[in-house]
Amino acid sequence: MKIYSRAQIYEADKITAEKESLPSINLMERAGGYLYEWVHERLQGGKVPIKVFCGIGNNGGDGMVLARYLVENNYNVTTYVVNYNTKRVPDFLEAYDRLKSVTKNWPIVLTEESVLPEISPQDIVIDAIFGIGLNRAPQDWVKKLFSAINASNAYVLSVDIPSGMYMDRSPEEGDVIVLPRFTLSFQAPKLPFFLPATAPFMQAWDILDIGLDPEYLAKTPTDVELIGKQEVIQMYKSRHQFAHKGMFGHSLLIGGSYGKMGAIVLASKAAMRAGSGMVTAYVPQIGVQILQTALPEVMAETDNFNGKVLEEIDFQTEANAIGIGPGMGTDPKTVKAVEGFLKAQKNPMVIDADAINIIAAHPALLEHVPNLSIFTPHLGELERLIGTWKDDFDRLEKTSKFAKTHDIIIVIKGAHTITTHDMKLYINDSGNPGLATAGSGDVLTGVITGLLAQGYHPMEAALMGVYFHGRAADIAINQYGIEGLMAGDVIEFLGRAYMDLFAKPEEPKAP
Ligand SMILES: NC(=O)C1=CN([C@@H]2O[C@H](COP(=O)(O)OP(=O)(O)OC[C@H]3O[C@@H](n4cnc5c(N)ncnc54)[C@H](O)[C@@H]3O)[C@@H](O)[C@H]2O)[C@@H](O)CC1
Ligand SMILES: [K+]
Repeated sequence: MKIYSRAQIYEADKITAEKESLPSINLMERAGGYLYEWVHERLQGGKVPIKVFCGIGNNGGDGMVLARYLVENNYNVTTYVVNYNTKRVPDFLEAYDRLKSVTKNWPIVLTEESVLPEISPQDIVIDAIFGIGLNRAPQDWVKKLFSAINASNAYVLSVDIPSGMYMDRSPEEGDVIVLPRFTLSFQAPKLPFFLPATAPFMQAWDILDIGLDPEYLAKTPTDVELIGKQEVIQMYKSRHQFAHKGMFGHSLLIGGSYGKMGAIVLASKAAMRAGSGMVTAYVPQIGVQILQTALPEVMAETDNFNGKVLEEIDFQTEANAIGIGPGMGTDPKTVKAVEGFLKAQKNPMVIDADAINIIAAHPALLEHVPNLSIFTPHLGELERLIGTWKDDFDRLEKTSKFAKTHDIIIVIKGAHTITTHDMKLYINDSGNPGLATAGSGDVLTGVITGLLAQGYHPMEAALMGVYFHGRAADIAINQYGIEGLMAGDVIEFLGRAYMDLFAKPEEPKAP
């Protein structure tokens, strides 16, 4: 699903009004009408006090239209104009007049001088104060209103985006954002819904299709995309009935060290379950027995030394795809081995964990990393690789530039894992907090390597791998719970994640 920028949403707005030869207020009427339907479906005429807070831009206009419908349908409504600016926009004013024409209870205008209204836990609050147009810090009294809404314990419904949330930067010291119980966003989700500093405000949300011009939406390329089941189905290649293991590639997982063999065991097993025809693990000698005992399906190769870490990376396996890093450590001997290894590689591979740390500490090695290789850092590893950042948006910009410069793919692991290549961002839609557990990154490396070995393009392998990993965890928590989930469980549910692509009815989604 495409995620449009603010400029693209405004453009879509404009083009829709032009094409339909309708004044733009009609689009606002439509948006407000859909908001009303959503509320009415749930309240069914119930007399709960509803407090509609409207700004003086188009978001406020949407709120005014909703308020008018509520009034017309005899709901118990009080409407407020949060008069944070003298420049009330024309469509807001029109919606304001239309509301005033249907009731004697005109909206209460709030200004800096006003005493803020009492909000009780029994109220329903509609937050239509700021939409995507917020471009500077609101005045203190407006922030106080946000805080009062948040402190009230009322049920808060935000229109389009929680007020106070910016489209292009994370909250800073002193910022206040409305914390809604639910957000109804128009037409498509917005980027901040998925970023660590702002996602916690999006406890529950849905999209309202307000009928923006489908042609514009379809033909406009976006810098950001949400990757879910529909996108993964497009990439998936089914196997014909008489397939044999030689057709599905040989994965080679390189890593492991004394005390950290589990990481490479997990990665190897995950590659197998992701569908790799064969898997070999290249590990230090002390790891061979562990590996072969844990995974009879996986072959082992080892270096010619007898140490606790890899001292050489020299293998016979003719691998279709390589994943390197899990449990490998950063011993100077291993660093040397990785250096030699990288210089000999031509094909895209998966680079994880200590392999990332080694490259971060020796940036000259980047030059030897094959194009389209997939880096899978968590935030700590990413920072070592690209340096520090100011906020979530800055991190995305710096990471995509870094990936572009080196022609690599970077998978930024997190609550919403974001993959970047060629200045585009792909946000993963599966997964749950159960994945914040030891070894889950090793599993991801195995899955992506396994997909790469099966002949998927590196971008497909990265996006599908991240999706299946999250989806397997979503299905697994129905059995283990979020706290109980272990990385190994995710591997056991990978098969179900594949089956779920075409399953009807769908496996239940994570809460
Ligand atoms: N295509 C769509 O998605 C549609 C969007 N509509 C609504 O329009 C909204 C965007 O409307 P606007 O662009 O008018 O923006 P907002 O309604 O978010 O209003 C903010 C207005 O105040 C100004 N402003 C920004 N920060 C301020 C601050 N800190 N203090 C004082 N003034 C500030 C801005 O210049 C802007 O005019 C969307 O969020 C949505 O609710 C709907 O009307 C229907 C169609
Ligand atoms: K809002």
